[in-house]
Amino acid sequence: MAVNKVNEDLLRERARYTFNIEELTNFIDGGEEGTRNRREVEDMVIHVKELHDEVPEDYLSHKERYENAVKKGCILIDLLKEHVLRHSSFDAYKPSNMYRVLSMAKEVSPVLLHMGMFVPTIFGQASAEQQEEWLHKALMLEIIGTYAQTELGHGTFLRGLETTATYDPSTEEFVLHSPTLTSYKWWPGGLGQTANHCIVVAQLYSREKCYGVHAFLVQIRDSETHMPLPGIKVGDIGPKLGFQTANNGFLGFDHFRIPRKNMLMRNAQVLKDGRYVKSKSDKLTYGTMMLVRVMIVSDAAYELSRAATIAARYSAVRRQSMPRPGQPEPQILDYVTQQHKVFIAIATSHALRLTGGWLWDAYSSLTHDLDQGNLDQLPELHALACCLKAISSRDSNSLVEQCRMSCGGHGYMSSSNFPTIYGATAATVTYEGEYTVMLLQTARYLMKAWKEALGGIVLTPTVAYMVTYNKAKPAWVNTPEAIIQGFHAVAVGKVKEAADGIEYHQNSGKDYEDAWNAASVMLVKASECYCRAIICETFWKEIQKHSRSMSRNLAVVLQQLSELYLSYWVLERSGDFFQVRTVPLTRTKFEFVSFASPKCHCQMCTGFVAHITSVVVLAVQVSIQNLTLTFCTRKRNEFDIGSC
Ligand SMILES: CC(C)(COP(=O)(O)OP(=O)(O)OC[C@H]1O[C@@H](n2cnc3c(N)ncnc32)[C@H](O)[C@@H]1OP(=O)(O)O)[C@@H](O)C(=O)NCCC(=O)NCCSC(=O)CCCCCCCCCCCCCCC(=O)O
Ligand SMILES: Cc1cc2nc3c(=O)[nH]c(=O)nc-3n(C[C@H](O)[C@H](O)[C@H](O)COP(=O)(O)OP(=O)(O)OC[C@H]3O[C@@H](n4cnc5c(N)ncnc54)[C@H](O)[C@@H]3O)c2cc1C
Repeated sequence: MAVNKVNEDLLRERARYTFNIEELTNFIDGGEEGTRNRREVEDMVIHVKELHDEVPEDYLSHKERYENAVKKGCILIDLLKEHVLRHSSFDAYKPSNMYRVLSMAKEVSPVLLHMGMFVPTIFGQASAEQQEEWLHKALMLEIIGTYAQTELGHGTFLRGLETTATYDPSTEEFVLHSPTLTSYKWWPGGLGQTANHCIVVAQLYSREKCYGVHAFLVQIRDSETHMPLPGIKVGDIGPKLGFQTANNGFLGFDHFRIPRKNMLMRNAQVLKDGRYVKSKSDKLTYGTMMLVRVMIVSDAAYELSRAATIAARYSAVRRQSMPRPGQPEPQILDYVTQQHKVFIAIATSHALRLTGGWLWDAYSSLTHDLDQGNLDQLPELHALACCLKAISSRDSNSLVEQCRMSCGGHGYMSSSNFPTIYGATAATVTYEGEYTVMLLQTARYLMKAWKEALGGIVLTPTVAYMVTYNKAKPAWVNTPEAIIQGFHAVAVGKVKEAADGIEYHQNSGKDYEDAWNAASVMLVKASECYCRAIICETFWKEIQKHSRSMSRNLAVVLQQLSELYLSYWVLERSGDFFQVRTVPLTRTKFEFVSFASPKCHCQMCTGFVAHITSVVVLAVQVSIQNLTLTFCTRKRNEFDIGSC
């Protein structure tokens, strides 16, 4: 049988790298132990022949695809359990580990929601006694759950959910009911045929009063027969753009009774006599969503890294056209347009992975604070989780599509894996908080921060620069930090523009809600710019931090990727950089003087070694009173290391 020979072009490209691949691998895995763990799990999985498809899944029926996905899910979970039981160090619920195992099967697993939301909800919202009863069963998959919140009529507006949970003190039970068709739960993954339990989010009623949405753990199928229990209507919602094996389903209740103890009572409680005990914040019920939004940033990075790898490899082996008559067809990697498509995908996968790690640390610190009863960081983390989930998933999905297009017709084949990756990333833009809605949530936070900044109040870390622009002028020099400060200036400009927009509409007679709606496009833009500034700054700072402990060759390449990312987004947002003209922020004025002459020697340019990129970075001269900050123009020359 012909041995698969590695393509010579690919071998040649791989022989040219200038840094230690294992060192980069460890960096991506979060250290040598992370790489060891990952490889051990991958080695466990890669040799299981049942995980490899004889027939392309697209040729299977929906039932066969589902059964195939269930089979693979069971195999992977058994391997995961075996690994967890063998290695206490392998934290199965650290997002990358749990998700990495499940995503080793090409299809989305029908137990994704069990691992991704059902278990985390028990961790985050069940009382100690309830964890005692349910957590181990869930971790060992003795019960299989999902997270049933979205209804036919409401996905975004949670306070509008219609499913009711009415407390009956005479029997110490909650009666779950779906009063309307629009109240039917719709979308929960695994609900179609897989889950026998779920977290149900419903309006809690006790003593004739509604206390808003709360979470309940509900068994919906018989543990022996797997048939729906009496009073339960459940099934599959049908074909979708992707996620065909996620087994998304619908669920309706007909006066279905559950014990009082099945209300998740870590935060709020209903006592036996029906008295309601309020939690520190009614938003703690939304806690699982914040966790998954934080995880999605890492997920976006992971899926994009897969697509970028496919596109980079294809660009090395595909030869096409003949710019010079009689010469061999060049690798498409040598076309600058191809580099412009693929290299930003590589840079963005690193930017989102490092930002996802930074956000995960912030979330871990918040959960520690919450355990101590300290909710101070909750508003900022909610705002961060919302905008970073929105922007990371949108960037990932659009760059996955860009990678697919960079592979021509072969990118359109199912065997390229782009369709599966695209279907998965397209879902993340909508689920766990729809893109626009999430950015508007962050905008709420930014409008408050802006008011405080104008009053000179010290702000939380990610918006502190808004006050800075009201106080001492930044000492700017020509460095990537200058671009980051430029993004801060753009964010401040957009936040101010949106705030002025609301004020303008109010002054013209609109009430706040209508003024907010009229200014909402600007509010979304302000959140996008605030978020872009965070990703740019975090990427750059994380690279600087890690560079100190890595070899110089690797540090140089990662620094160039972060500079590429900064430059790419200056170019993409050059209009915003121009638009930040005179912003009457007391003493500091931003004013674009003119296009700089194409000559400058800033560190940005001389630092660029074009073997990973040749990007035109617009010449923009920004003067902040006595400071002149110059961005640079790079000629579109391959391998030009000189100044521009
Ligand atoms: C937030 C809402 C849009 C609005 O909620 P409300 O109407 O209740 O609030 P208001 O807008 O009025 O605001 C009031 C107030 O509350 C604050 N607030 C709101 N939410 C929160 C929160 N979560 N935390 C803290 N504070 C909050 C808000 O800021 C206001 O404060 P101020 O008054 O001070 O301004 C809400 O309705 C909402 O959230 N809607 C969206 C609904 C949603 O997200 N649904 C999701 C359903 S579940 C789902 O979709 C599942 C999808 C599948 C998931 C798969 C999981 C797999 C995991 C994969 C991860 C893998 C990772 C590993 C990758 C790797 O590393 O390899
Ligand atoms: C693949 C997939 C898996 C899912 N899995 C689950 C699951 O397991 N469990 C679960 O509970 N849910 C799940 N969902 C549902 C998901 O959480 C919702 O679809 C999502 O929250 C969006 O809500 P919606 O569908 O009602 O859209 P809508 O909120 O109706 O959005 C439609 C449009 O209205 C706009 N809009 C809505 N509100 C506002 C506003 N206030 N201001 C401005 N514009 C607004 C939105 O921007 C959007 O453009 C899943 C969805 C998908 C696609």
